[in-house]
Amino acid sequence: MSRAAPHPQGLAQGLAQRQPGLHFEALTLKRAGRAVLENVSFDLRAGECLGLIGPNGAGKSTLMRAAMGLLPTAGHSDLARLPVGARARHAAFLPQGREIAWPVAVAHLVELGARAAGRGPDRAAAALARLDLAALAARPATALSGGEQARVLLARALAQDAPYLLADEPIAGLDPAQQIRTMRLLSDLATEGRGVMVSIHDIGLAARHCDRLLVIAAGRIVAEGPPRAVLTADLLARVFRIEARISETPEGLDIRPTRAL
Ligand SMILES: Nc1ncnc2c1ncn2[C@@H]1O[C@H](COP(=O)(O)OP(=O)(O)OP(=O)(O)O)[C@@H](O)[C@H]1O
Repeated sequence: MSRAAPHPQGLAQGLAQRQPGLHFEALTLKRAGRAVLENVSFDLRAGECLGLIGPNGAGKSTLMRAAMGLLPTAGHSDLARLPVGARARHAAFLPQGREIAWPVAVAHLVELGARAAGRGPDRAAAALARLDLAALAARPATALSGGEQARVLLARALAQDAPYLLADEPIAGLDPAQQIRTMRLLSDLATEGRGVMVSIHDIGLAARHCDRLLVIAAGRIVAEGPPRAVLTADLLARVFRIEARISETPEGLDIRPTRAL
């Protein structure tokens, strides 16, 4: 997909060291005697926004944690083999859980992301500005709404200024405008050269903002490719158990679930 390629100041620094892609091979994990990931292989390329979609319990969060090296997993992950400090410089991770336990100022919380990756406070300031959070910077993070907290945690991940970002359901709990803004931001980060992997339940937004989709069901990758190739009526019925209206709009591919099967 071709896009304009602006390089905003601050966050664009550090891209000089970016890698061409990350490789994950045969990731396999059993939990409670049951395989929750089976032989999952994929690449996350620099410059792409890769959407991870699949029904509840399919293994999206498990796959992201396994890819980050946060779960003991058989197989190979380019990230898991890195020491923790180097991993934080290489890839940022936004977990699905959104709990903020300490009443620290938003600016301080976001700065912790920069520090974890050995970056300066300028990266935290750039991340706050990019997520339009400057007005909340002095507020205690625990005194924000759920949606505001979600954006703060995404800002903390961005402050790592890492060439790769793995974000687990970053738009959960956001209002429609913030969902669109967040997906556009992730897609812009890819345009700037980062590799972004995002798990998401809104198939329409995934179709419009992701370059490539990975579809997971029962711990296995069942489809992979550009949204138009992957999101067929057959796949939506087989994997998601839905009927959907699929149409081309000026904004791109539109997928509207109409009926649960
Ligand atoms: N600690 C655990 N012990 C045993 N099974 C687990 C554990 N955590 C998750 N699972 C199981 O692993 C499977 C994958 O879970 P995962 O959270 O990765 O799914 P998901 O695709 O992210 O789902 P959702 O869309 O609901 O967030 C599910 O069947 C879940 O019940």
